Amino acid sequence: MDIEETQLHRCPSDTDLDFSFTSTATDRTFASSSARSSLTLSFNDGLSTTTMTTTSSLHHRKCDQHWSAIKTATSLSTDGRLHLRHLKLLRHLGTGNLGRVFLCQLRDFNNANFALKVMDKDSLTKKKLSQVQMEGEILSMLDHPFLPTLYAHLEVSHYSCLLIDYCPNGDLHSLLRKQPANRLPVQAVKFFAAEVLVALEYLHSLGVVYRDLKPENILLREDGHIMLSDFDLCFKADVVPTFDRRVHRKRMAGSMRRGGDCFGTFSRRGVVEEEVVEEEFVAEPTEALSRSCVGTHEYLAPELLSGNGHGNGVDWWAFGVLVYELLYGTTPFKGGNKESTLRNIASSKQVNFHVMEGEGKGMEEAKDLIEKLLVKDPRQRLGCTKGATDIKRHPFFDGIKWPLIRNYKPPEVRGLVAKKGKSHSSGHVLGGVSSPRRKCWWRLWKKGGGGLGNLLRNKGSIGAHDS
Ligand SMILES: Nc1ncnc2c1ncn2[C@@H]1O[C@H](COP(=O)(O)OP(=O)(O)OP(=O)(O)O)[C@@H](O)[C@H]1O
Repeated sequence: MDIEETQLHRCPSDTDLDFSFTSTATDRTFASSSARSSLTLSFNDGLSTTTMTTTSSLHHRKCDQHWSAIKTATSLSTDGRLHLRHLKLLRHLGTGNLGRVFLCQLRDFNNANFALKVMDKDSLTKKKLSQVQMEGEILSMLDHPFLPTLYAHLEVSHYSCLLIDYCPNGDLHSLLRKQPANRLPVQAVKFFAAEVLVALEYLHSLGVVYRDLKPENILLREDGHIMLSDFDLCFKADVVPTFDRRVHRKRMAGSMRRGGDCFGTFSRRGVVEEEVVEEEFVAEPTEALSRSCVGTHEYLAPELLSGNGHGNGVDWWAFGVLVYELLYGTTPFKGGNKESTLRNIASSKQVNFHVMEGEGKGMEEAKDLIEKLLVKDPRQRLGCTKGATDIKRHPFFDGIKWPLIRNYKPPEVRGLVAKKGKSHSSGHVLGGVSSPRRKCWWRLWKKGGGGLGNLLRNKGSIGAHDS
């Protein structure tokens, strides 16, 4: 990102404050995002500020330096609330579909970096406004190491601002582009996939279907662990957590014992086995049903294209595409253009694996996992009934101690500088920016066939647009 010149101005008055962030950036995202040649955010902070800070006392990270800084700033504030005047913007990080994201710190606290997502509600369509609302709503529910913490939600004039964790290591898409042949080693894929799986499991247990999984939305924290971002395409459903009973047979310790207090039975191979009944937690929004076709085309599940409704299964499909892309450097159904990609997804074609030289340990298991996730019928797809529990049990993830995952050392891969321990004040962006695939929002017609059939028949006017 080339920011040639950055100026920060602060007005002396505390109640009628004007922050201006002016940049003559040559950054691609800047150039493409707005007709304005320079960016200026003007906040009249004294007029209409609403601060909705999350319940820090309950948050799992309530003791870290970010919350400490927020707490100190708010306790020094005359009304006990956080305002935009407490923040100093340091640089522009990127521009998305809904707004711009800035690196910032709290004034007088330079040991904690934050990302501030600023959305100008006056410039957004009704649909995008509902996405802004959805993103704020979802973020305010989250309390998980692989998901962003919402430190404050500020409504200032026509701006909606979300203060969240800053991820200095870029995103997984950029990291992938730095690898030889755009591929990560199996062990690194296992690490990132396991963390994404845990994050999706948490979202699903809240009834949130994510719908926009792709490497671009997997940001990398300073310590090298992941943070899923971008919740504007989510949909929320009711979820009823249950305990399912699973009966499985386990070889007994000291299985050659005979008689005594052995309650096992002999298997055909003559080994003593016992029946173990395990209760497992299942919280999947399996009844959830949405008809909007949203997401990024290479990651869209077939049921999204048919327009007959979809639920949590779209995330497990996208999870399969993600594992494939991290291993093979490309997505499994990619065609010459968007339409042929969509055709490949909708067709009955099975996933095809590229032949790679010297396939290492774990590739067979990885392929099996991908095949089980990329099942066109969501009812047969791994994860669609019991969610992450079934996926975690797949041999690809053998050896992972799930409760300890956030303490695992991130893989040593080219371009990832993972700092151990707490984050520090450096705002250096290591990840860089690569050209992201844009998400799409299709309107699906119910009348006249609807879905992909219609979409493909009406080539040229497919009613789809990049959002
Ligand atoms: N928490 C963060 N830490 C570091 N950089 C971030 C953070 N959040 C966003 N960014 C950067 O800002 C850019 C814009 O982010 P934003 O979430 O607004 O949109 P996006 O990810 O491009 O998604 P979309 O346009 O699909 O909503 C991202 O591409 C990323 O480079």
